[in-house]
Amino acid sequence: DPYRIDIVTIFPEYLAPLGQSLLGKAAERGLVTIGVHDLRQWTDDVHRTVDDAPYGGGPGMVMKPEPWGRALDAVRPPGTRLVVPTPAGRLFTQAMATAWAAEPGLVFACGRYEGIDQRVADWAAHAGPVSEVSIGDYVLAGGESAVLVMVEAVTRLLPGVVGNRESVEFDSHADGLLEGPAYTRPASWRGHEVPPVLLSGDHAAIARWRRAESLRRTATRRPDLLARAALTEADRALLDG
Ligand SMILES: COc1ccc2nc(C(=O)O)sc2c1
Repeated sequence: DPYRIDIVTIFPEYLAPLGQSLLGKAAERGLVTIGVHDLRQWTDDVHRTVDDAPYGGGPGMVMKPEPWGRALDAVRPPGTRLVVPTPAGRLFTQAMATAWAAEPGLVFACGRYEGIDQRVADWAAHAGPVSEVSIGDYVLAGGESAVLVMVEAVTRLLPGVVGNRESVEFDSHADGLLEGPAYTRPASWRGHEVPPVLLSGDHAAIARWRRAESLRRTATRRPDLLARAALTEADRALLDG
């Protein structure tokens, strides 16, 4: 069965790009099916109201629980993970993308305003796992951009979506380290040369050089990742070298 993604949002047109390019081809090839749903379809008043003032006061508006309850009743297959993008969420990681790609599908609840009434995520936990996640330490205007990011991260891991499996296996973050620099022809460009080892044909030396570059780049740009990576003795020698 194709991997099933459903997204509920008040800006369905914002998620139109999901039908294009890599995702589009994957959808055409029946690897994934994506449904985008307008939350207002489940409102029950003439003004199609989705938000209201926050209990306890404070700025902005909060998304009402009732439309979300009806939308999820209609859209979420039992047991399917509900992903709620929120700046207050756990940080979305490649490990989550990998785990979620192994499940039958996902439902995304895109918040706007100051977020969704907390009882929606609390209630939704009775019908399957709920993941409140942020894509990074910045605050967006709503969850839609985060959904585009997470859908891309997950769908490219589905079997058959990315032709060259190797490129998925050797992604940055796949082994916990950042990928090193990549080069292609010409060997000399505007006074900048490709590192000679890459033209040497010495595959052991190339592998060592690439690992050293990956470790050095991770140590420089993302020391937090380096601290968590499983380094071999050879790695430590390369780092100290
Ligand atoms: C109200 O819905 C929102 C608002 C901001 C926001 N920022 C996110 C982030 O991952 O940075 S997810 C998210 C959802």
